[in-house]
Amino acid sequence: MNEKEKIEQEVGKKVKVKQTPVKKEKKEKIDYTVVKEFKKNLKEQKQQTKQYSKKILKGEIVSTTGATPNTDKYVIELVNVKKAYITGEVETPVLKGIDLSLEKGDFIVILGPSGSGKTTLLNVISGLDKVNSGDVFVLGYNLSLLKDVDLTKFRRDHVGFIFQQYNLLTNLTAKENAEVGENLSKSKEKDLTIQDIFKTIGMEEQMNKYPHQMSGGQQQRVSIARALAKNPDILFGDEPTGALDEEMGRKVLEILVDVNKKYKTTVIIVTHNPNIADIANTVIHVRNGLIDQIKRNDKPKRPSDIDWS
Ligand SMILES: Nc1ncnc2c1ncn2[C@@H]1O[C@H](COP(=O)(O)OP(=O)(O)OP(=O)(O)O)[C@@H](O)[C@H]1O
Repeated sequence: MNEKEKIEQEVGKKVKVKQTPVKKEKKEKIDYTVVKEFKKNLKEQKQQTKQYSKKILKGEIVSTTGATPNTDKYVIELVNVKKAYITGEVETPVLKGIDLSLEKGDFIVILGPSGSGKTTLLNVISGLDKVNSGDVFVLGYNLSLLKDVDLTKFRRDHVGFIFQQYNLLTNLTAKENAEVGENLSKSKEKDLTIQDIFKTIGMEEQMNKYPHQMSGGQQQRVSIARALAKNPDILFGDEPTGALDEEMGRKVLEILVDVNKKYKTTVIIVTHNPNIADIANTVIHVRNGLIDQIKRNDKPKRPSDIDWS
């Protein structure tokens, strides 16, 4: 029963209610030009991708900004990199024009507040995600103009990943899990042996164990073994110690430092823990979608010497 009917019941007769006109709410103005520009850029990028993707994968340097990468010195070079997400007609910028050069063989830590864009940056430089504009040169390949299928080839041949969750196959042993990485690698001649790798991660005795028979730290070490079996040029980690206790976390970091030193693999990790930055020789601070600060550290600490909490 509505208000009018309630009153009619109370007074016992029909009543007239004056209708007050309902004011229409003003609609929020949407800036369609921003979204239009965004979509136009994407269209151009798509056309260039079609034209250049194969050439880039064959080693041709293609730039959209006019910049030429210095591949002797740098493993990664970003030039005016922008990435945004579009929801409906609203654009949320996440990377807002990043310029960045990372040296070959460095141990790099990316720090920054929650939501600042660390994971997005890592995904972009590792070929897991694409930017909207700017150049992302990794080992000279401009990832911003690679087709999805060519990005997959790039990842398979050049980069290894370690995630917070170890993502091991439960029905395979530690050795077999590592071999999944090895089988994906094209250039067999530069492979290490699985035995070498298990020696590096300190798990030669556990090669035949299944994931459920291993601790979290051991599983994470196997995921490092799998990444190393590709003999990647760059090893990426998104919070690789995030699910581990202090002891296991330090152990995993020790291995990453050893891999960086022994195989000269560039290691790049994202972390919330600022103490972990002490083991890096380059520390990048991301803030609000931009690089706030880059610090060089000439005397990195061993993982056993850093504070943890
Ligand atoms: N697929 C998506 N769609 C829309 N917005 C997204 C998407 N992915 C990320 N974002 C937004 O982009 C911003 C940056 O996210 P990102 O995960 O890169 O931050 P982060 O620094 O790694 O954060 P955290 O430390 O909390 O993991 C956040 O505001 C997030 O909400």
